[in-house]
Amino acid sequence: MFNKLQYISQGETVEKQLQNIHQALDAGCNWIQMRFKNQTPEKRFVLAEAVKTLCEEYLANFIVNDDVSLAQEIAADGVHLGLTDMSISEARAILGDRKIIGATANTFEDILLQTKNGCDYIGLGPFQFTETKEKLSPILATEGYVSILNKMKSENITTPVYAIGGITLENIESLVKTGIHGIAVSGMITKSLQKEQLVQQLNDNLYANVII
Ligand SMILES: Cc1ncc(COP(=O)(O)OP(=O)(O)O)c(N)n1
Ligand SMILES: Cc1nc(C(=O)O)sc1CCOP(=O)(O)O
Ligand SMILES: [Mg+2]
Repeated sequence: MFNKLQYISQGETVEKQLQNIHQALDAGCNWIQMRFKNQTPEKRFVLAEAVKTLCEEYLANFIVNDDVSLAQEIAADGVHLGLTDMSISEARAILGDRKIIGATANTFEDILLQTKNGCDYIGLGPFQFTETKEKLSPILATEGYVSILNKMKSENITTPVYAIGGITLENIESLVKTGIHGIAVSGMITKSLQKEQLVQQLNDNLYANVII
């Protein structure tokens, strides 16, 4: 079963990214998506290699945002692809069945397409406005998640869904009730001054009703 909390990295330099990722791992995150936009391939490679080593040390999953070649080159655990990135089927043909391939969705129709093409999880968003990503799709709010998750249930689509976009601690309870599997967050963890406490609180909320 996939973890319920994903940290999506932030930082304008390799050093800042590494610092943020290291702090997230120290705080207890064990799923890292390296999101390092508008950088040279060399810098992305240097960062990816360092993140791979760190994630191995912390036994964390390491997912590369956008870049299937980089994910393959450094043998990451997987890749996350949006609606305008490489198609899920193409990525699957390159990476094979043992790698994790995540896909973005904003509507139920996106979910139908991405699951048909064989993604392993869905990042469904945005939940609300966020400054972390430009050109956001329409905001879903809690009602959007209720409607889409209900349609998934009626069509027996069981692919895990992660809510994403502007999520704060206060939103978790209502989001969990919609039937999401987990959340993917960036700013909330990057900006926190008490990351360990925050990650503990997030996991307490996300796993509140899970029977082990
Ligand atoms: C878990 C998760 N969900 C959605 C996204 C967004 O991916 P994408 O639409 O490709 O946008 P960028 O992140 O590439 O700007 C994500 N990264 N992770
Ligand atoms: C990377 C990303 N994708 C989104 C989508 O809606 O597809 S929202 C988003 C940003 C997530 O960061 P934060 O937790 O800081 O809002
Ligand atoms: Mg993308």
